[in-house]
Amino acid sequence: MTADTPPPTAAPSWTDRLFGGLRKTSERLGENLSGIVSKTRLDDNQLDDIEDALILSDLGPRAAARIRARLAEERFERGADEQAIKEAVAKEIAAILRPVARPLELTAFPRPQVILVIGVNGSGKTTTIAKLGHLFQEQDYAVMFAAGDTFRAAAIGQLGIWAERLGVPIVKGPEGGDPASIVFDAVKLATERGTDALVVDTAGRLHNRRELMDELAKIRRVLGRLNPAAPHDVVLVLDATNGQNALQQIEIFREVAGVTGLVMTKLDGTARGGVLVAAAEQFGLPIHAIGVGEKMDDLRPFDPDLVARVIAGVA
Ligand SMILES: Nc1nc2c(ncn2[C@@H]2O[C@H](COP(=O)(O)OP(=O)(O)OP(=O)(O)O)[C@@H](O)[C@H]2O)c(=O)[nH]1
Repeated sequence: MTADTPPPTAAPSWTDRLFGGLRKTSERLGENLSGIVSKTRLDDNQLDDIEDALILSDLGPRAAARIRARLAEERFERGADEQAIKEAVAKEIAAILRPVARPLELTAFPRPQVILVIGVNGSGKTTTIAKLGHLFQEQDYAVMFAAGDTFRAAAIGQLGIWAERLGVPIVKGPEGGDPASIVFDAVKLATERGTDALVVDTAGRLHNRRELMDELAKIRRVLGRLNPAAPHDVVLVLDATNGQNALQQIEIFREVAGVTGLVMTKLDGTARGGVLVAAAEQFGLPIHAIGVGEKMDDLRPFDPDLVARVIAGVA
């Protein structure tokens, strides 16, 4: 390289992108915690202020109370500046997130591992399926998609576009077709081909719980005939911009679909990322990954310590 050749611009690392994506969330809690400085040990009013700041930042009353209680034990005998308080909050958030951080690993034998992906329309389900496919491909796994959301032609089309882009085979049927029969065909084909992961899209008709429940129950019955262990995963995709509504969705889908893990998307477009902590505290369901953008690489396994620091606003 000659002296006047400009240095190659390094692509921002995932950590940078995560900080960038979660900037709004990070600023929200940072702002809410700002000004809480103590020259002596934290008093009850200051602890109340911290608890309020956490609730205002969507961490939910349970997590907020838990963090308050831990800080009350610590008390910072010699006083605390804003940074020390944020560090302590980050530590407590990490303690809540660590037990639920679990990447989606392909461990099922015989193959394929069948992953049902559920969630309301617009939550980022289709994009997440594509991103998961990409993550698996990066690990040299063979992936297949099944277009089980036959309710809307657009959903089938969109998944088809992603499948083509990624070079992932897709099993699909006509709009209005029977999702269970598509899933049946897909499992058969994936078994014959030795595919590692079969990722199944489903319809997100939350407003009609009965239909959704019947449809998922039928998919489960059909799957069970081919492989009693399937589906191995039932992954609920949630849109973080929905804030506390996302928690209600977990409640409902857990009841109708037996959710085994979560993916939280759109954390880049919202200050409401604290809802991740509320979800972890309230439900204890595994969080597999988070989405911080629309690109293929914008879904990464969930790193609890890093995310805790970003949410608490400590870089
Ligand atoms: N900013 C951002 N946008 C996202 C993310 N994940 C998905 N999206 C966008 O959200 C929109 C909805 O995503 P889809 O994947 O189509 O959502 P869906 O749940 O399948 O919705 P339907 O196709 O309507 O069923 C799209 O414009 C995506 O590009 C994310 O992590 N960040």
